[in-house]
Amino acid sequence: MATYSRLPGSVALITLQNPPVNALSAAVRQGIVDTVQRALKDPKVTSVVICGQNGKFCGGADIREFAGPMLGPPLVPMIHAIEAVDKPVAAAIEGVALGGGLELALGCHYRIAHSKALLGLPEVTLGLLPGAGGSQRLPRLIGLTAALDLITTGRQHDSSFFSSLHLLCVCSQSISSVCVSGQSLDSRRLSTLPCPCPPDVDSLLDKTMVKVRQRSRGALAPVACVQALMAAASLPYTQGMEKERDLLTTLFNSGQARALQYAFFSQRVVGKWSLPSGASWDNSAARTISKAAVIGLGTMGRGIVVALALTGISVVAVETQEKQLAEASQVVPAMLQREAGRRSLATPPGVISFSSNLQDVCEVELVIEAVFEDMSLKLQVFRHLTSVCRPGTLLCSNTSGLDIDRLAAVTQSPGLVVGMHFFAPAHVMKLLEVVYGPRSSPEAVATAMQLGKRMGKVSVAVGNCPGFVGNRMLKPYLEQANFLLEEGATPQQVDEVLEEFGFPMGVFRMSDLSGLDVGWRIRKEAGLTGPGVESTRTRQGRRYSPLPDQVCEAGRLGQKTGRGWYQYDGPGGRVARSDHWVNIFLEAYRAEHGLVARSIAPEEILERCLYALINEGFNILQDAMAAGPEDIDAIYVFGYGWPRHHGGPMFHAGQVGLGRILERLQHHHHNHPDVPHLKPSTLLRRLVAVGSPPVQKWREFINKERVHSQL
Ligand SMILES: CCCCCCC[C@H](O)CC(=O)SCCNC(=O)CCNC(=O)[C@H](O)C(C)(C)COP(=O)([O-])OP(=O)([O-])OC[C@H]1O[C@@H](n2cnc3c(N)ncnc32)[C@H](O)[C@@H]1OP(=O)([O-])[O-]
Ligand SMILES: NC(=O)c1ccc[n+]([C@@H]2O[C@H](COP(=O)([O-])OP(=O)(O)OC[C@H]3O[C@@H](n4cnc5c(N)ncnc54)[C@H](O)[C@@H]3O)[C@@H](O)[C@H]2O)c1
Repeated sequence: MATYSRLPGSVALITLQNPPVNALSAAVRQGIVDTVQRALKDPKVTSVVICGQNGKFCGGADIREFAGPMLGPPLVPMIHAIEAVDKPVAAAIEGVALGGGLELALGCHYRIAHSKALLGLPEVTLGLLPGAGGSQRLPRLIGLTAALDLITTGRQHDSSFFSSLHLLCVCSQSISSVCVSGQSLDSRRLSTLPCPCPPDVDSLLDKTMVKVRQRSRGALAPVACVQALMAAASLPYTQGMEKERDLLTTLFNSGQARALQYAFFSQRVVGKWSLPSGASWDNSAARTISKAAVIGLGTMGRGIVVALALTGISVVAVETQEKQLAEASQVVPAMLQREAGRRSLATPPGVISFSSNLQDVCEVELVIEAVFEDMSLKLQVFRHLTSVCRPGTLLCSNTSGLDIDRLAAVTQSPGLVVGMHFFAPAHVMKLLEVVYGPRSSPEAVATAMQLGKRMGKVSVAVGNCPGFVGNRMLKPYLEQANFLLEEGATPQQVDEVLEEFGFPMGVFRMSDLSGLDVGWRIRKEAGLTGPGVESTRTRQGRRYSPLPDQVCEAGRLGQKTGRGWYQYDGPGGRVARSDHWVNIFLEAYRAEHGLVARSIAPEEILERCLYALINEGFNILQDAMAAGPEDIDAIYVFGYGWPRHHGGPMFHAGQVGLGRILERLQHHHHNHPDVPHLKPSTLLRRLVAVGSPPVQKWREFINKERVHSQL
């Protein structure tokens, strides 16, 4: 709703009220229409101010309403009517003015904002465009070039940025009253202004279109945003609005908008974690960490030190190898400086001290171990830590998939051991898996979740199983990719299909980037390869592809050695080029194993890679290693480059249709009976049997099935 009051004198104050962000629900829109009418009718009122309750102007259209029928007064005519009134209307902006909120402000004749307010048009991130006149009014006010950047990226900025674009005036005190009466309104109605364009407008629009298509492969909304701005640049306002409406309608009805809106809410759902034990934010107190230590300053350790220091935490950084320590003490401060600059951080980051002595961690409150992925080494480190740290210190491991409970077992307080699984580069990537073992205390989980949040991560609580959630699902995906090579595909063919789907990198380019030795080491640890293991295509009772091991044995470890599944300009090179060596190698491999290469359709490549991964997601839900499909989807979107406009693997399964996924898995399993990952999970079968409920209902269904021991 919106409330109406008269300030002393002649100003009417309209206050939007819809906690927590004053989203423009049907009731708020109705409230605005009614209160504006009241202000117009009152002869004593000469000007109107619109503001939001609780220091927040408005978070935009109410996204929750998008799923149902549109009720209440529509937004576009409402804003148009405000712009048309003959008493000056000002938007007084505190907190946020986002999406429809900023569009409402653009319909006002004046905008005044608190210096700390945050503004932007993030609709593109929800699969939409600013469809309440934003795509037509904003460029008329700030020019086409700046509007293109803001609208196609959805980037948010503070008021000083927008004041430099003459979008608003900034004030540093709390906004309580604004008086703007007595001035002519003619030039204040943005819809009447021409759109300022640079001389090379066509080339600007073409270049932006190419850029957005490259940046967000397959995503519809960024393209529609450019098209709407083309209309703003070339058509009168009314026709531009028609174009905006048509484009919005197309987007609104697209699966991509539903996927992106689901992704918005799933990010918030996973933040409200709860464990099968019943532990959650509500009953678990998190400790505030101010001093931490990181053990092992390789790829991951360095990034973790930077992530902690950026949060203002003092860090003791420990590394046993002299050369690594010397290098890290040069590289880490530079990384920290760069990242602080990129984030425009004014406050000084936490202090870092480097050491080769594990004894130096004795005063910290939390330790993150990031040594090699080797269980015996990690056990040794945890034994040492538990003897030198103060009682009550939280001991965390950045392991990619080893058993957290085994690590906990060698410490004095197993309840204080959790996994904190960061993703490379740890100071940049948004995902953090917080792994709880059977003995991890709610306090330890809450502290790790809270710390992740402070570091700006999307933290997801996951159970303790090999590979946890993300890497456990990655295994069948990688496995299928390798089998496809055996059967006749090339790395490029597989990668192209996955990139066409929307992944920023196909599976082989991604493996080259991460380093092929990472998986090689894990397979050796699991006894799947290495000296003494027979070179067959069946290992531990199932189909196995030794291809990636043989690539490593040839000294090709990916980008770091300049050669992997592709070739690069040299060690550390970034541009992947196809490599004749790989084709010869694959031919020789097939000949050795009596395999006849066949032509494989893109659909088969996509289905086998994605559906094997999705199937493992169902197994994970069934095993209660993830609380719900939203958790899995957030992990894949934030940690593994799953295209956000496909929502996440579990959401995608729902969009494809669970019946179809089941049928295709059955088909592929029939063709490859020696691949257990293709055998449809019981949960998938159960969901199909009850009529394939929407993804939002799975959590409830799983809990019920568990109670009745059906899973
Ligand atoms: C035919 C139709 C025509 C339409 C015309 C198009 C109009 C327009 O162009 C489209 C839009 O405006 S699109 C919209 C464009 N706007 C955006 O994209 C802004 C989206 N919002 C944000 O970016 C962040 O929430 C804020 C920065 C506002 C606050 O961040 P923070 O302080 O970290 O808080 P937090 O944890 O993030 O949220 C707290 C709670 O509020 C909830 N909620 C939030 N916004 C909501 C909304 N608009 N709605 C509903 N709910 C919304 C959120 O789910 C959570 O609920 P929970 O039940 O407690 O979990
Ligand atoms: N690289 C990735 O993409 C990635 C992603 C997520 C998690 N991880 C996990 O993070 C951990 C570290 O991986 P990485 O890629 O940074 O490895 P890395 O090989 O780059 O670095 C490991 C570092 O640990 C040091 N080290 C070894 N024993 C030590 C000890 N006893 N005390 C102190 N330092 C010691 C080594 O000298 C080395 O500098 C592993 O468990 C790995 O599985 C890696």
